[in-house]
Amino acid sequence: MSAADQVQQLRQQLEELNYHYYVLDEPKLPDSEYDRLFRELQALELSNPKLRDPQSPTQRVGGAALSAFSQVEHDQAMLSLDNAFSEDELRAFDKRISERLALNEPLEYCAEPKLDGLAISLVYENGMLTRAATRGDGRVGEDVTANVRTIRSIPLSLRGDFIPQKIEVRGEIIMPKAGFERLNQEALAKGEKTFANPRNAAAGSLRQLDPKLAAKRPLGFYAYALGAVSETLAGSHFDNLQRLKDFGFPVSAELKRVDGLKGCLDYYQSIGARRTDLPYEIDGVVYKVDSIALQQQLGFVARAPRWAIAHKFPAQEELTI
Ligand SMILES: Cc1c[n+]2nc(N)[nH]c2nc1OC(C)C
Repeated sequence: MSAADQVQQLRQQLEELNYHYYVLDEPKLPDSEYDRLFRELQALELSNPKLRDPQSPTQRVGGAALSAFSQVEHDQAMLSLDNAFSEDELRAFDKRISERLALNEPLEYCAEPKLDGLAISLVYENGMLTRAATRGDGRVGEDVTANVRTIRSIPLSLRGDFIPQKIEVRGEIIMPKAGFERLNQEALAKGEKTFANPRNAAAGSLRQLDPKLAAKRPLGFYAYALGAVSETLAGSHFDNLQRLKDFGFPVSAELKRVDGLKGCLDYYQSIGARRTDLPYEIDGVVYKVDSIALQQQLGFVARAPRWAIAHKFPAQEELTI
């Protein structure tokens, strides 16, 4: 087999291993085997420079440190979510939109945990990651592509054969609790500053101007919405997220279709009961009207969609380090 074929086969094998590890949560091989294949690909690319490719898994950690982040304008504004702090406020939300839609049966919602990280917009053109931007003020954010490329749970290129020409994916960059603890222990041991919580640690990691430093931080990602896309994928939010999963994006395993206000409240209780056992911090759950057609009928108010709401948990007592 030629070096070019070997390189191609190793790249596909590593991407498939990433997909099984981060998206299906079913590792196919032990990490040591992944690392061995990764080093084999690195060696082959070093001895065959003409085979170098920016899309290769070995090229995730880019070049030199930036002097500053450039600003980018989002194709679609990244809005925030309205909040409900009580069952009554949630009931009012459900009643308001059911009346607006003049429905006489319970609305179907898609529910998921609200991850406590930082929102990110990922743009893929011809299946390749071309830009990653923070939310910023909702209209203009910072270009953090070099740092985002170092996050192995974010695909450098989309999987599968039916790939839209252009697609924007939105989600949350998080630092899992275990990674956060480890990072703070290391900082303490080195007499460096510790982070107050995983959200700050994730934000601080993405603000590193040197991608080599960001690459050392234990960051994860979960997709939660489809942004601008060059073709319609599915008619429901739940099915859109399944398509994102097929493209290679991690989606929360807790994603669930629920029926009406009762379904939302049962979901809220069940996630609330397991909150401390989840591997990442959450500050509530999010319910979205599952039908895209109904979402479009409801539209947005000034700063947030009418068709979605975050149901927050009471703030956890501050962790003392
Ligand atoms: C701002 C936001 C934040 N979150 N978090 C989740 N889990 N879903 C979700 N959706 C959001 O906005 C959609 C309504 C697009």
